[in-house]
Amino acid sequence: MSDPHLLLALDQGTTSSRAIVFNKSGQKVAVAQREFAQHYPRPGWVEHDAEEIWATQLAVMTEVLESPDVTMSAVAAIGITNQRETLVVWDRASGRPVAPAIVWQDRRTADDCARWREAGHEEQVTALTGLRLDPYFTGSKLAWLLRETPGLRERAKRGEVLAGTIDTWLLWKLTDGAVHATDASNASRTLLCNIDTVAWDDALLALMEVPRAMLPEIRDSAGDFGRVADGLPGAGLPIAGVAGDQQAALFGQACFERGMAKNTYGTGCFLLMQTGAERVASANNLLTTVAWRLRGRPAYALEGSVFVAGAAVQWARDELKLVSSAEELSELAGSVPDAGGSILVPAFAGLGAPHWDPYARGTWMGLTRGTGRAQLCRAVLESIALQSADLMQAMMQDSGLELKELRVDGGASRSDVLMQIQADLLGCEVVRPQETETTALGAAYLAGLGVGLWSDREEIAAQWAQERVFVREGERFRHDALWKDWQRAVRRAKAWAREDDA
Ligand SMILES: Nc1ncnc2c1ncn2[C@@H]1O[C@H](COP(=O)(O)OP(=O)(O)O)[C@@H](O)[C@H]1O
Ligand SMILES: O=P(O)(O)OC[C@H](O)CO
Repeated sequence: MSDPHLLLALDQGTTSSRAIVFNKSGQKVAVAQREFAQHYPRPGWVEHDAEEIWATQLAVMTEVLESPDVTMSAVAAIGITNQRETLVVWDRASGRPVAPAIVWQDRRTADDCARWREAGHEEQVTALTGLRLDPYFTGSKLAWLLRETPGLRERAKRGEVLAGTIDTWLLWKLTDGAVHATDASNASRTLLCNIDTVAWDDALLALMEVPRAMLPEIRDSAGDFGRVADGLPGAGLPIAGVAGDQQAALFGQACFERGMAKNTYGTGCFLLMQTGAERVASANNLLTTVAWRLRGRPAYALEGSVFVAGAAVQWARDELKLVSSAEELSELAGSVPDAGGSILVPAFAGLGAPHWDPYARGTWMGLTRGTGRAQLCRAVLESIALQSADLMQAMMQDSGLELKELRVDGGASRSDVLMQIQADLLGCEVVRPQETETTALGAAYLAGLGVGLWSDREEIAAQWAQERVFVREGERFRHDALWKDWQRAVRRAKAWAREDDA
């Protein structure tokens, strides 16, 4: 029998849990996916059932391990990648969550963040974390839960309840409580982690009133995360790689050189540029984040996060019933040269980078009697590309680097029309790789490095291959005019949820 040469990636996303088995050449051998419920108990709140996340993740893992193309003995290791920032708090003894998971999109802590800002904490928090005082990040969610749940803080101090992001929750369940850990990339999204030392920071814990005893140990992104517990599918397999999904995608896109960037078009859009061992403090409202930490050495990235991207396509399909599929939306959008002057700002969950306004709300400007379905569909795709263009502009200003190429991935990167709009706006090459499941691939690569299946990153970089390159078409001034109109529309969407009618 040959040596173990397969890697199992567990990709726990915002809307679905996936398991993908890759071979040593980075090709998919087996795939399984399950969607799970999204809960919106109040305006601006978004919750998941952590037990359902675990159940769906376990189900897809079981499914791929039972696939005819996979034998357990051929699997070398497991890599975990996950929706980031989402908070789970659970009881150590029973392993049951004490509350619904508070999802990264949840805005319930907007007022808490505003209060901290008004009390003058923003500058210190940004300096320590590379992030901002925004409800997006785990820390404010944990502070909220500790405050709102009677007795929880005391139990946390006694080590009876534990906290974690989704990677930590899955690790706990997979190892049956043997491992309470996270990796450096996930930790860097919590608002509790010092970005330079990559350790929990006392000043931040004090500000958010979070007991240290409930937090996981921070480990390298590739290495020992324990083994799958007896009685579970894959029992005994080593878990050897962990990274937040956007950092995993940066790794899966082989962005190993300083200045290389990728944009993932999923529910949201996440543009990350690798900046090497040095972290670049943003002057343009981007985030600094840990890309990964290998052998104790962190690599950093600049990140721009857009909260609603592919989700706008789903909204147009499911709520507006404009189309019956994302593919149809893309086709209709491609049937017209422009959106007829209409601009959608999909600020359904506020605006992320570089605008950072939790009180912004969606708006559709410039509608006329002549605006038809195709134009509306085009405006949906343009809104995704325009938000990404804002990020890209901020990133080039921050880094001082001129981007020649943007590597793309994620569900919506399958739309040729969207990719063309993106290339038109940016003027750089937009390059789609053959393998667009780069998040899962990145987790598999990290796990493979963790168990020594690949000796170095050069071997991995050699596997990356492009499928299609999009370059700017049409006159630049038209694209620039669209971008200018977008800025005007964004200004009008801002602060909507805070203003009264007077
Ligand atoms: N052909 C397409 N054109 C435009 N958007 C698409 C297309 N296919 C998928 N999408 C969008 O991509 C998103 C799914 O991408 P995925 O990477 O699976 O997201 P996530 O990991 O955030 O759940 C959905 O929001 C969907 O609307
Ligand atoms: O689940 P995704 O792919 O939408 O990614 C979510 C991000 O990690 C949130 O920061």
